This record gives sequence, C-alpha cells and structure tokens, in this order.
Amino acid sequence: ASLSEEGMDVTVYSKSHTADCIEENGVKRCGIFKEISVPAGKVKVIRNYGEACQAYDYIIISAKTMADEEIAKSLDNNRNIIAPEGKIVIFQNGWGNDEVFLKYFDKNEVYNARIITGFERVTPENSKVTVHTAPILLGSLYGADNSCMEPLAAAINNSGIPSEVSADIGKALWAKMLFNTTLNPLGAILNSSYGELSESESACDIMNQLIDETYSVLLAEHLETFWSTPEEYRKVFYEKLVPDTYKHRSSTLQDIEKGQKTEIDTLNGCIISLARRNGIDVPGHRMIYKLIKSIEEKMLTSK
Ligand SMILES: NC(=O)C1=CN([C@@H]2O[C@H](COP(=O)(O)OP(=O)(O)OC[C@H]3O[C@@H](n4cnc5c(N)ncnc54)[C@H](OP(=O)(O)O)[C@@H]3O)[C@@H](O)[C@H]2O)C=CC1
Ligand SMILES: CC(C)(CO)C(=O)C(=O)O
Repeated sequence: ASLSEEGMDVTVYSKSHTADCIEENGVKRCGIFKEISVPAGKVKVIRNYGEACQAYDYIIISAKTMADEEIAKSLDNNRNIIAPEGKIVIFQNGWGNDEVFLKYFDKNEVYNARIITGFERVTPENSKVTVHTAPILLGSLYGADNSCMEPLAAAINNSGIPSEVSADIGKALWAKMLFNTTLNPLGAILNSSYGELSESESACDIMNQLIDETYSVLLAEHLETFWSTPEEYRKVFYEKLVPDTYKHRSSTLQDIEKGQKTEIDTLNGCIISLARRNGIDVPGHRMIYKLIKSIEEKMLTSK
C-alpha cells in the first residue's frame, strides 16, 4: 500500500486467498501513521512467476524466512522478472537470510532491510501498523553501492513510515537480532507482551543472560552493533526500545497463536550455530530454542 501510494508500480505474488482479496478489494494500510487505501486493480497480482509481464527494480522478500529457499530458487528460474540493475531486498527478521539468496545471486544484487515497526494483517489485504521505534533502514551488507536503495527508502518515508538508507545495515540487523532473540521467544513461552516481560524480575534475569550470550557471539564473530557492551545495550533496551513497543506481543507468540511454525531458526537458532562454530556455549539461547521447538512440535502433532 505504501509503495503504490507513492507512485511505484507494485505487483504482489501470492499463491493463496490473499491474491483474490487484493484483486477484489485493493490494499490498505491502517494503524499508526497515515491510513492508505489503494483501489482494486492498482496493485497487480500474480499467482505464479511466469505471469509477470515486466522486470522489476526491486524484489521485496517479505515472506517468513522458512520460505526463502523456495523463493530464491524460483527467482533464479525466473530471472527475467528482475530488471538488469534490479535488486532483491530482504525485509525479514533474523541474520543470515541473505545466504540462501547468495547461492543464486551476486552480493551486489542482494540488499537487506531492518524493520522495528510492527505490522498485523487484519485481513489478507489490510495491514495495521501497530508499533514503531526506529526508521526502516535499507542497505548492503557487502559494501555495494547503496544509492539504488534511495528511491525505495524515499517512497516508504514519504508514505509516512520513517525510512532511510544506512551504511551500517549489519550493525542495524544485529541491533534487531538482540531485540528479537531476547524478547520474542520468551514472550511466546510466557504468553507475555514485551512490556510484561520487562516487569518480571525473573524474566529480566533471563533476558539479561541472553543479551550477555549474544554479545559473546558478536565478539567471537568480530561482528558489531551500535552499543559495544551488554550494559550499554541494556540501557537502551529497557529505557527506550521496550517502552516504545510495550504492548506488543512478539511475532513468535503470534505465530504460535496461529498454530504456525516460528522463525526461531533464523533468530536464536542462528546465535546457537554461530556460537557452536566458535566453540562457545550459549545455554540460555539453547534452552529457549528447545522450548520453542517443543511448543512447535506439540502444536504440529496435535493438528
Ligand atoms: N509483521 C511484523 O510486524 C514484522 C515482520 N517482520 C518480518 O517480515 C517477514 C514477514 O512477516 P509477516 O509479514 O508478519 O508475515 P505474514 O505471515 O503476515 O506474511 C507473510 C507472507 O509471505 C507470503 N508467502 C508465504 N510463503 C511464500 C512463498 N513461498 N513465496 C512467496 N510468498 C510467500 C504469504 O503469502 P499468502 O498471503 O499468499 O499466504 C504472506 O503474505 C518475517 O521475516 C518477519 O520476521 C519484520 C519486522 C516486523
Ligand atoms: C516488534 C516487531 C514487530 C518489530 O518489527 C518484531 O520484530 C516482532 O514482533 O518480531
């Protein structure tokens, strides 16, 4: 809705009922920031990649991370839908999502977005913006020219959601990893909003341990975020990030409530893999990961 409102020619790929809803009703954005309603027909819909009759400047990846392998393969098989200078832009939580796309595409073709704005789909074609704490950032993890991201950031920004290009997208993605891996699974396990977690002393002990462990992995991997110590991060976390998103129930909790698999593998699962390859232990992340996996197993076997 945001991009179409700003004059971009937008096509949505969907294999499900979402396609019918968008064709019939157009797309809408409601919630905080301005409300946008794009009439039926303005946003095109395709149900398979072969139906696309143009080449796109941006291919926005906004499915859950579990779909990435299938999407990357399909894009590779349908390269004609990507313009010669076109870019794949990953709008997902997690770290390492680009690796799946880099099996098929060059480093200068794959960009990342960091989003700390919350969206809920009220109906398949209507998204509600629920929380926001920092601009959507766009950039290359590999030092590729970021100027191609300017029109995309400008369109999102002009649609009312702050957005900018960032030369520090790696640091920004790790800031988001710290946020999601600390709050999301614990919120799902305890059925609590971010704010409720911060009010429990015991939950804070667990979150503080997770933050410490993530920092030990960052150090071992020579990766950086915006705060150089766990203490510095905790200050921003408890004083700014959690208050700004106080009532939010994590996407991990929402996935479990919907009876669907979570993105735990590209969140805490990724931290565990990075820790393992550096020979360090992250017992808090391991425990949290296993608890989410147990919940998923129970949920999927009782279906
Ligand atoms: N929601 C949020 O607040 C935020 C989400 N994110 C990240 O954005 C990503 C998407 O999350 P969210 O929008 O909540 O998820 P939703 O489940 O609402 O939407 C995911 C979309 O992916 C589509 N999809 C599923 N499988 C495929 C596939 N194989 N190929 C193409 N499209 C597919 C679905 O299409 P269909 O409708 O046809 O089933 C659906 O529209 C996640 O990585 C999440 O972490 C990041 C920050 C905030
Ligand atoms: C808080 C939010 C919506 C921020 O983007 C998020 O990342 C999540 O729930 O997983």
